[in-house]
Amino acid sequence: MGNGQLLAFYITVCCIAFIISKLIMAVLLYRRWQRKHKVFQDSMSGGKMVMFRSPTMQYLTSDVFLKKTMRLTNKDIIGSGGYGTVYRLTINESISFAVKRLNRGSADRDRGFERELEAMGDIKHRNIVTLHGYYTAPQYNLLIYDLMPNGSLDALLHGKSNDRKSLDWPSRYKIAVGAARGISYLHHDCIPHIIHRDIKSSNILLDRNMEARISDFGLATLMEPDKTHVSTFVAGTFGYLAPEYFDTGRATAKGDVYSFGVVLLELLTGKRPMDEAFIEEGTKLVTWVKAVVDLEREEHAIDSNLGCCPLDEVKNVFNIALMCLESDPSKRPTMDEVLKMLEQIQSDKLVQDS
Ligand SMILES: Nc1ncnc2c1ncn2[C@@H]1O[C@H](COP(=O)(O)OP(=O)(O)OP(=O)(O)O)[C@@H](O)[C@H]1O
Repeated sequence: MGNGQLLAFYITVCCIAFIISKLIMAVLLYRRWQRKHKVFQDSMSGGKMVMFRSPTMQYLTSDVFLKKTMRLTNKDIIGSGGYGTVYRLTINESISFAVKRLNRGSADRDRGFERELEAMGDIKHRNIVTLHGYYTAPQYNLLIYDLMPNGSLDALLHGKSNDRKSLDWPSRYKIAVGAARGISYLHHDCIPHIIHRDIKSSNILLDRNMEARISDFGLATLMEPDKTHVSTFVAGTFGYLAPEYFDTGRATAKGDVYSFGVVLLELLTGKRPMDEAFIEEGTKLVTWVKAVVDLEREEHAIDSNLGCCPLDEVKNVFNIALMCLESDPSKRPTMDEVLKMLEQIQSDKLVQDS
């Protein structure tokens, strides 16, 4: 064999080895994906259901799940928001889910949409609502979440009288810390880092132990909100949006910190950020609280439903909220600094009590 032929032989062998190694990698990746997901293709509706494997889902088959999902009716509705309607899906006495039906169809959705959902399904944290799977069909999409039996913080603080619960100080403090931990996880521990873009009290849900769980993360980037959703500007909700957002339209982690500051004020004052009384007086919750704290009159701003509470702890939380609400984003703390400051309040208390 001449030198030229030998070279051609080696090149051919290398090319074949390269192609085979790529094929093996593709098969392994596909096997790994299959281990993580159960997929069910429904020929009737033309849709595809993907369920992420988890301890909760392991005893459920996707066809049973799909049948139950298809039978959801108006009486199963829990509520609705800018992205769609949320239903309660009861599998049996002990297992229920929240199914969010997204308003717009999937005709304009591609693999990018599914990849985003799969990334959302990988996020497991005790302060984040778990996404268990999704269903995508030409007419609509469904997202399957953990059902949060105690509803949203918004409903607990400001809802109709039967939804409202009087939350004492320890419960409010625990919700603040839990929500801060969830957001901090999205900002600092997820790779790539995630900006929520719509932190507000209705996106903080409460599990059976009244532990806060952040919901709707990723939705703002996943889809444009429904045009009929009056509270939404580009992404986010009036009353919670950081001032710089109106100039730049750019969502940032510091924008989430600002929105979290507004949630802290809701917990402290029991008032909505766009309370009608404020609008009548041409002010808003943030401006009003800043004025009250400047005058060192925090006790006048505290929610009257809070009852007896430790004033030093409450004042500390007011101060943390105001740091989050700095107009200059660079002066706001990061979310893990906010979490540390909130946790410090509890540590100081334990030291005092011992
Ligand atoms: N996983 C869940 N468990 C229990 N209730 C939920 C769950 N997800 C949403 N809900 C409830 O369903 C209702 C609608 O929620 P949704 O997230 O669609 O809208 P929203 O947060 O109120 O508004 P927006 O769409 O502007 O974020 C809310 O009352 C919320 O408390």
